[in-house]
Amino acid sequence: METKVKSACETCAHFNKDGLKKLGIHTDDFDFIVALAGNPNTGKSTVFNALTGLKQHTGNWPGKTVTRAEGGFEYNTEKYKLVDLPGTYSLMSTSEDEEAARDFILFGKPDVTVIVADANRLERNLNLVLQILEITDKAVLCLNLMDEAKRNKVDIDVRTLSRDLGIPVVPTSARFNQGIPELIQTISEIASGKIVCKPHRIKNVPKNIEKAVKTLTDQIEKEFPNIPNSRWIAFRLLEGDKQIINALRTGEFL
Ligand SMILES: Nc1nc2c(ncn2[C@@H]2O[C@H](COP(=O)(O)OP(=O)(O)OP(=O)(O)O)[C@@H](O)[C@H]2O)c(=O)[nH]1
Ligand SMILES: [Mg+2]
Repeated sequence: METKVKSACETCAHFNKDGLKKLGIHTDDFDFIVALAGNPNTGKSTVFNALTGLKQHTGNWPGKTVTRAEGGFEYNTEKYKLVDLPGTYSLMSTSEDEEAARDFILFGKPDVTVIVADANRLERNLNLVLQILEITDKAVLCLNLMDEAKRNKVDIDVRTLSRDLGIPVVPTSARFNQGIPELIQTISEIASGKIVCKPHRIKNVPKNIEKAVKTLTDQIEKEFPNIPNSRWIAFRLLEGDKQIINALRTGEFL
């Protein structure tokens, strides 16, 4: 008799395989919004396709996803709307793509942000990871292209990385669907509040700046009680960020 060898995901203790339905373009009545962000060419659209069953354009050159794509999946009866953002190296809003990604993470108020990073270029990717963690505290790092990392003998201490960043880190090889069940489970646990992230934030801010930031933060929160990250916005106001000033004026944050 033939014995079927179970894949890692089938034996995974937490993932409920029968609880997953790929919803394609159907994103009506969603319970949670999930953003997919990351550097160009890290496999965001591959992750998007694995979760939604769609066929977003993927390929081996950067800048393929130019506008955001949306799709859905259902997991354990909750519906998730997934938004595939263009790849960017930073969120400084110096290009249209960066602005689109930043605006969505900030104004789209995703319940979970999945940051897809290339495990072979972790150091370079961390720049964007840390910028995203300044804006949102509900995030998971999807450490993708692990198959290539293994081939290149790149060894990453996932537990230490997760502890230092203050968010869950899930190693994946999205092209081969490896780690995707764990990623889905982690997304659902962040969305439901079962996992609480404590992301790494810039410390050692000079006293006088800290004081100004505190004053501004209090004022912002008084004016906009449900604002996503008042401290980050306070920093942008001190820098004179025109886009953020304008967003506060027009009430785009509400
Ligand atoms: N070996 C390997 N290749 C992968 C993996 N994930 C994605 N790829 C490949 O990497 C290339 C880029 O993937 P995409 O999903 O298009 O990347 P993206 O981040 O959406 O790219 P942009 O939209 O251009 O920013 C494609 O050729 C994928 O097939 C993986 O886990 N392992
Ligand atoms: Mg893409």
